[in-house]
Amino acid sequence: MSDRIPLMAGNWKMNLNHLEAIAHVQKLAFALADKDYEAVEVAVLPPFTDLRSVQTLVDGDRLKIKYGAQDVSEHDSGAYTGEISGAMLAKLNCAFAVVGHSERRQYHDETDEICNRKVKAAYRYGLTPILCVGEGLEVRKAGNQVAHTLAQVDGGLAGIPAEQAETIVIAYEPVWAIGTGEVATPEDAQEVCGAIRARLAELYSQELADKVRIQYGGSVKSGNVAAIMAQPDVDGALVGGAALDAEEFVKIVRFRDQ
Ligand SMILES: O=C[C@H](O)COP(=O)(O)O
Repeated sequence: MSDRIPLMAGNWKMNLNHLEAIAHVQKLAFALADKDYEAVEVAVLPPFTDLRSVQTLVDGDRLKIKYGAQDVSEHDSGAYTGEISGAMLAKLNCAFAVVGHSERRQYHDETDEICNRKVKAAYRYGLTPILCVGEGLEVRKAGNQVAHTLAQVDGGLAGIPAEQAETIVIAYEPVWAIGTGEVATPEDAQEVCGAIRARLAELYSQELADKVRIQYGGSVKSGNVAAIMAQPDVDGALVGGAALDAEEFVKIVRFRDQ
């Protein structure tokens, strides 16, 4: 049994405005107010415009729910219209910054080099990166999912020292399973998550690899989360669509009851 605390993170993507965010987080807080969920870390990843509202709620009610951003600029400040810096996110007490989500890689041409600079930017400001990796359908059909995903891990972690890397969260999200209802089998998820952990051991040490949390993402729901979480190298889920429904997300957080 690993002593890694599972991390269940809801990536809202471009959904829920700041008023909807408040109602949503209040529902989560109410449903998770007992002690049972303390063995699971719960995070929400709202749009930037919601973060201040979420912070106010979490601080005011002393909620245990963590929150973070869906992206972070590789730059510290300056003439980068539309970008949000790590310093700004840190000021809002964000715990996490997602880096390299497949939608950023696909629609914003984010390369492994850019992701690497964003991972470094997150660490400069004390944010924990959630580095997203995973293969598309063609790569999967060709059977190259492990090599493809490990190359993204190598690229994202280039030059990151062990004392930072040991805190990273890596989210394995096969692109063909995102928002499609097509969930990877637990064995598919384990194959790649296990390979990621083995690569971390090669890059750093087994001790470090054993500390890092590796999430699975891609059509996670209350009905499939328990089987995925039963895999030895899966330490949580990065949840998209199902995280927009507070009741469903709570069931995912309580995966041990499913
Ligand atoms: O970040 C979350 C993933 O992209 C998964 O999204 P999904 O649960 O809607 O498939």
